[in-house]
Amino acid sequence: DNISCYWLTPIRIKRVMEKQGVRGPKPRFLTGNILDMASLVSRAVSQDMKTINHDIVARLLPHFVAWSNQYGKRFLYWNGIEPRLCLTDTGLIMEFLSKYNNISGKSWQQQQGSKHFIGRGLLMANGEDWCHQRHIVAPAFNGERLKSYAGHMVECTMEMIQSLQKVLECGQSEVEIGECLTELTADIISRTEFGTNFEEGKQIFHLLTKLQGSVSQASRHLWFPGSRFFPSTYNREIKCMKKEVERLLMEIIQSRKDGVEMGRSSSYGNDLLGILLNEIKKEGGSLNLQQVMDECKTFFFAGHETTALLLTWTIMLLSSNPSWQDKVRAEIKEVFNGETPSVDQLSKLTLLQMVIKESMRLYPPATVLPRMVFEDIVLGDLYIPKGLSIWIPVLAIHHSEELWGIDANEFNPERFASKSFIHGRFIPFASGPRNCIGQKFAIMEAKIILTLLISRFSFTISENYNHAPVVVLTIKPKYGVQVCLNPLDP
Ligand code: HEM
Repeated sequence: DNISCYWLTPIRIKRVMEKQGVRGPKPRFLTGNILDMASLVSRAVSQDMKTINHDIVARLLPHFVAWSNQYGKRFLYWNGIEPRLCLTDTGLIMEFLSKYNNISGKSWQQQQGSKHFIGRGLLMANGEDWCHQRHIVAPAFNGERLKSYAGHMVECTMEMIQSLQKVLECGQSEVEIGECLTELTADIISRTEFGTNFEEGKQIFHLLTKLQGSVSQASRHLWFPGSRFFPSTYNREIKCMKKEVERLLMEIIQSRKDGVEMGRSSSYGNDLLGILLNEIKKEGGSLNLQQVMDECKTFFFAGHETTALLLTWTIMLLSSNPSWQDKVRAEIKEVFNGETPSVDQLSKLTLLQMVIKESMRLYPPATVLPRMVFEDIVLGDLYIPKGLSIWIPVLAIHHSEELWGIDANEFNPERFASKSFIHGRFIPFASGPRNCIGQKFAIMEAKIILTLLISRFSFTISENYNHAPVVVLTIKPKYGVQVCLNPLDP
């Protein structure tokens, strides 16, 4: 069966796609097009950008640009032994994401890459398993629950603002805001997930961030069959860190369980972990502790870096577009007039909402979406055999002149003012039943943090800022974002 997994099926898939006119770069044995991709990317990002401009598709997805120029908008390439069909047709993408969710999902390679990191939590689960988990987790991200997290968001942001004010008082005026925001969103998710256990949570997440680094180093070799069995230093280190993360998580979970079982408390708590434990109990299911731990890790991973990057790029954009910064500040003043932002009023911040959307359009934290198809399907005029992954280049769609007009690479939040809407051209949170479950959480968090920051400081981009976006899973500023802060009277 191994032979068919590594060779026969791919040949069949290639032939089936060629018959439909879908071509692509010639794959090499086992490595597919990975080496071509790596060399195109490393050449494209070898230099920083000379000015702050947002024309970044050729820099970040040079393989997409090269192959779509040569083979057309739909092309087939090989991520090692995994064949991927690039699709940019928004109609087909929306059909795929809305209809075929139960027979598509994360590929074996993706799951293997995150096995020691976030495991089979919601983000990496497939089929029934995914459906069950999504059902259990959903209540934690709805309506009133969501609002109850706002307090943590305000509290953590105020602490960060105080430490920024201290830095300014010491005479320093420039900060690397990306690092501050990453710490802030980690703090917020830690408090939301673990409530009173948040200090322990932070310790766990610190380890998990280190683990992510090692896993991403090791997974560079994952396309090579059998690599996961190599007893490399990485693999040893990874197993060791994973054990420690899970030991710490188990301590928190066990203390919650003990609390309920010994009658000290009537529920597992109101934080994300508590909601998860309560839902599982309500369902009458016995606790699968590995799943609970995987879910805790998944929320942290999926929820903190993405939001931090959204905020970092938004601050970069506002710092280099002072007129929009002033407009947003005036709107915030009008809505809140120096008061602590309340959740119900956030929807009145229409300019801020437009800016956030424009920031996610230009710098979507998740640049590409790969989804493997587990059964043969027909998508529009395409017959797609099982075992093929659909690869959606979100970044390229967000920058497409065809979809957005000739100013596609410009920062122009105004474009989100009108309700006119091309279905499927804006997909920072994916779409359909398997979209981002945390998107309302993320937007609420972003609005609260930006409201507090923008009303207390004015930002200008520092001359030390070097514009150099790079993709390491998500789009990051290579050297951070250096901004000069000026305190304002709130
Ligand atoms: C700006 C911030 C965020 C962005 C851009 C973002 C984007 C995405 C995208 C594109 C997906 C689909 C990934 C795929 O299927 O390949 C996703 C899934 C997910 N996100 Fe987010 N996300 C953000 C914030 C959050 C937050 C704050 C949380 C939780 C607190 C979260 C939790 C999740 C989870 C659990 C999934 C998996 C859902 C499923 O497969 O059913 N995300 N996110």
